[in-house]
Amino acid sequence: MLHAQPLTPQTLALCDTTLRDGEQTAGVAFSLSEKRAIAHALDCAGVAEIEVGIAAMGWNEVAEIRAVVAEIQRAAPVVWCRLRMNDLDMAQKTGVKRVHFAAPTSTAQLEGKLRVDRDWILRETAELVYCATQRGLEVSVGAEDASRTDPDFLIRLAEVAKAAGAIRFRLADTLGLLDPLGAYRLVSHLVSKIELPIEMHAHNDFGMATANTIMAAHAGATHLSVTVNGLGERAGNAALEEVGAALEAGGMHTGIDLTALHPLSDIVARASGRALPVQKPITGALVFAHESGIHVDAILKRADTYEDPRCAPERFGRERQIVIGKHSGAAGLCAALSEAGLPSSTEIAAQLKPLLRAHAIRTKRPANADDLRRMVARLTRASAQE
Ligand SMILES: CC(=O)SCCNC(=O)CCNC(=O)[C@H](O)C(C)(C)COP(=O)(O)OP(=O)(O)OC[C@H]1O[C@@H](n2cnc3c(N)ncnc32)[C@H](O)[C@@H]1OP(=O)(O)O
Ligand SMILES: O=C(O)CCC(=O)C(=O)O
Repeated sequence: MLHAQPLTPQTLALCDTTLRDGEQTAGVAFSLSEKRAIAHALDCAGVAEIEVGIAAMGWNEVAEIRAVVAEIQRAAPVVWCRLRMNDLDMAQKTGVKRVHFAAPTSTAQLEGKLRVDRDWILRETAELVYCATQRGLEVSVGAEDASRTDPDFLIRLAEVAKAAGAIRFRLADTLGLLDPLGAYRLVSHLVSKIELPIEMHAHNDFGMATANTIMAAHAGATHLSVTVNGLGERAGNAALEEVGAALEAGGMHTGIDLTALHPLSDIVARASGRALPVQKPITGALVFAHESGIHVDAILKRADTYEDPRCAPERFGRERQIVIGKHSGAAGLCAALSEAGLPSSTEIAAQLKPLLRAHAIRTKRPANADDLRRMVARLTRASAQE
């Protein structure tokens, strides 16, 4: 029977790939100024690494990577490559000292995409990693589609990569097929067999990228691949803000400034043209909003009744909102009436409730101070006519 152990406090490196896998989101393309702003904000937020792009896309991309890297003071920039000498040559033109080679490993990828066998992958990986290290670069290797690959081949590839000089081995759940138990089992097994540090790169096709990434950390992965707002191919990748916040809540160190996540998320939402769902954990507009009467009553008495300090708004530089709507009770209503400068009592609150519920159903939005003013005026007129 498998039990995930609580993580012992240690530092986990968050490796952001918003500018690479994030920009691979169908329909997303960043301008140079947007890339620079994202890189700067990621660096300030404290990520360990920033995958800055794919140099093999051409000379313009090489020039842009150079300009983006100039924004980065603390994080290590990384250029992504296929198993191709030309990709390495182009990566070198960026001046970046860290390159990552993605090695497809599953039968579907080998036969269907590259039309090569496993020996080809091992040979190319060895040659390219060795060549890159001889050129003074630091190299990581990724197993693309690792979750559909025979684990023994992953171990063999990691051995070859290590022997050729690689510093890390990335496991990509390229199609987002793992579940948390599967992620834990796979990473635990590989951690016990592979001598390189392991990085988890999870996709979100079944909505489990964050959970899988956390379970990979529990199983011994030291590096976690993430994107801001969970951008990325198809359903996206593990979200930086979710992974960072969850690890920190669990007592892990990520080096992330939690108060930087909301502004960072906003920059990426604008640049990607992908508005953030209001309920997106940590950064969504309404994730620190409370409406239900029982919750609001309790929170006004003591905040930790429904806001644990590990996930309280101030931890992320954000503010709590009390929303007045269909489920409001007397305590929340009285507070809102006082704040709006209106007469406030439990009797008034009781009279307001039916009006408020009708308003919420009709307008599909919370009531603001003007709405409350109108409702109180209506009650006053009605009682004057009695
Ligand atoms: C899982 C992932 O996220 S992988 C990263 C995916 N990211 C991207 O594709 C974004 C950027 N890509 C591009 O701009 C282009 O695809 C380029 C510049 C890389 C290549 O463009 P093109 O030369 O026009 O090739 P095209 O995109 O049609 O096909 C990809 C080629 O790369 C090959 N390839 C794919 N992955 C790998 C790999 N890891 N190692 C070696 N070759 C690879 C394919 O087999 C194909 O080669 P072929 O043309 O000889 O059949
Ligand atoms: O970088 C890698 O190693 C894998 C590429 C990737 O983004 C993926 O497989 O999802």
